[in-house]
Amino acid sequence: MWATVPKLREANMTADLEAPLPAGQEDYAIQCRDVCRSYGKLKVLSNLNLAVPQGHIYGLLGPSGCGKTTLLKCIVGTLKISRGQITVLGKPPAFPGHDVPGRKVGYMPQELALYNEFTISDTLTFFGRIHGLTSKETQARMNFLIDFLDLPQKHSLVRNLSGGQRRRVSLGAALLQNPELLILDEPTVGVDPVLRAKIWQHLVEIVKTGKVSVIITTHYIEEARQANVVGLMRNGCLLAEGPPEAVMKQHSTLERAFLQLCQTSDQISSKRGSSPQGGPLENSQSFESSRDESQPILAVGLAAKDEIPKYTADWKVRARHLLPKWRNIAALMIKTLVRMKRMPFSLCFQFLLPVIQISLICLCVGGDPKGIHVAVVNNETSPSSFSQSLLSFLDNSSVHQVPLSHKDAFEGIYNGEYWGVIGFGKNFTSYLTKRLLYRQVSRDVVDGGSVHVWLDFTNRQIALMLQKKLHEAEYKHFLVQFEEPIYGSQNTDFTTFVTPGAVLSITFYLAVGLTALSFVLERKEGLLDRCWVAGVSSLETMLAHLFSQLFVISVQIILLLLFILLVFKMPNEGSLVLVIILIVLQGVTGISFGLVISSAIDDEQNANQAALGIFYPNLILSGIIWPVECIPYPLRYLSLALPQTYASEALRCIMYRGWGLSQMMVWRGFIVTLGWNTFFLILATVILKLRT
Ligand SMILES: Nc1ncnc2c1ncn2[C@@H]1O[C@H](COP(=O)(O)OP(=O)(O)OP(=O)(O)O)[C@@H](O)[C@H]1O
Repeated sequence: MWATVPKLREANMTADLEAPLPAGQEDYAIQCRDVCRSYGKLKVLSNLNLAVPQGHIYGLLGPSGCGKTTLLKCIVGTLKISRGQITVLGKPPAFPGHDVPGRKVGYMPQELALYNEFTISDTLTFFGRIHGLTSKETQARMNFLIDFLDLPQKHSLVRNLSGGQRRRVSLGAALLQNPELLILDEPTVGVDPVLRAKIWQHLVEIVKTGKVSVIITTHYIEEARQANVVGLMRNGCLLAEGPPEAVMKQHSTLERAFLQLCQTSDQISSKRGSSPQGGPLENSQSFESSRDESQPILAVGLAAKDEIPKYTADWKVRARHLLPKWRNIAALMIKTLVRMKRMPFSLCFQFLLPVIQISLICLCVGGDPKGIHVAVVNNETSPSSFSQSLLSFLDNSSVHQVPLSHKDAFEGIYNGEYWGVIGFGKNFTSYLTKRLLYRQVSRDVVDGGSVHVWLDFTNRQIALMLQKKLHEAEYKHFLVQFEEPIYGSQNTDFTTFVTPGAVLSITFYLAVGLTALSFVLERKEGLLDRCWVAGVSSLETMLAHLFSQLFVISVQIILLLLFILLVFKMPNEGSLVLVIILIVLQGVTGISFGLVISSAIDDEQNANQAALGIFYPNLILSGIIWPVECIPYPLRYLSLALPQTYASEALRCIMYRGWGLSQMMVWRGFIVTLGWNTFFLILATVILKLRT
């Protein structure tokens, strides 16, 4: 059997060239030379050679998992090859100045790769914009495709379509711009036989001009008879390549031919595996043992083995290639806005969430505790006594005084009914007067002329508040006069300290939340790759996300400021413009950080974990809820380097001290924010570029 293979190849090469096959380099739409690609240790493509002649349909057939999709992804350039060379329409994919990826190629990935919130019309309009079609051209193509692919009304939402209908929309998007090269990964799965025949008929029609080439994978082997060339693939190698009639020559169907070739390939492998080096088998089976794996067992006329030249581009073309196209950015931004419009509840939630968060912080964090029950044991009875006068200065809204006997007061505090006991001896007024009049008094006089306070310190904030209120009453009573503070007000509570940092933190984290999943989901659904093949660069994707999320955070920031300044009456002594700029910059930093997560992580769960995982450490270390001065060294250095530490301080300085950019504590916050911003954006673009 084995000895017949070369004969078979020879015979076929000479006799079976029914389809005229090209010979020159430029006559191939796609050429793959010794292409290798692995996923980790799994070698998926090994020394694969394949040539798609210009103006032909190439049917790529093979069992599930043999590497067809991987090969197509390498051809469109979304996967990098580990070794070998690929040219598509004359140049390597993604070569500077080349239109692949771009308008010249129509790619239908195996995943549906459609935006569920889009209508059919939105989908085609979006890809039309990216390809630079006028709205008239898009409309004309849309009408044709809807009719040709038997699609429902163009205003039907993709998420409401059946699986087969979605697949046809996806095919429509690939056909939209009349590309020179169509790369279709299983376009006919789930499509009824009548429409399947229609699609093939259309492909046959468009290649007749000689200007369009198609490479198509399918599981329906027999439908590939309509292709001009078929390639039978197995385990990352091409078993046969040639016109279907030639491949079928010895077998009645393509399926049988394929089965036979698989058996032949298996026998070669097993013989090679069992034959020891230099053994008798090796000598008797010299052809099979030395068979070049990169060559198909059966190759009929497609010996495009000529070397692929090295390509170069001058720096101007390279520079132009790197510059973002506003057309693509606009298309992506419109896409995001349309998606937002289709999810109004989600959008409202995004707008209201920061307001809800800051309102809760202003209402519940940092204020003085109210209505704290304190037992008062006053052994003085005279209404004109100092003890009565001092108690009258105590802030009644915070401290609720309960007059009790000594025994009941201590029973109450031990039972948790009171937060403190305030006690006055029966000679408090006279002893206190003595203390004020005489320099030297006995210990008993000092003791009897003092207010005795026992506190429950299990809640430090309440205990500190009670201490503070008692001191205030004491100061008011005993001549100490606190003048208006230099900065801030005497009634400044902890909320005032927390709010600026909280505003920055909320803006930052909501922006992270908005963007952390954006690429993850789009990558998973194949949308990122699809847009990339349509000609959208990583930088454009990044900028479009940034700009459209800027719209969302702008609304969030306006609402936040309205609430903190007008509803919660936080003071702002400085420039409102500086306040807004700093908050917006923090939002942009959040978006950029979200983009880093999104481009580096493939899976929603991990992306969520990364976003949530840094939330608390960053909040705690940034001096937002507690002063940075409490953080021990060397952790303090880390704290100072974080994006919100200096920024929160700067915002407090602007709002409460009325400082401007000339003060170091203010400009430092801006510089750190801008630095993180730039770093995250560059990092995200680089990661995204490396991964697509
Ligand atoms: N991202 C990935 N990471 C690791 N392995 C992968 C990845 N994608 C594909 N593979 C593996 O590579 C091999 C080839 O996959 P590929 O999708 O190219 O096959 P295929 O021929 O297109 O299969 P099908 O016809 O079922 O779509 C499979 O074993 C698959 O498990």
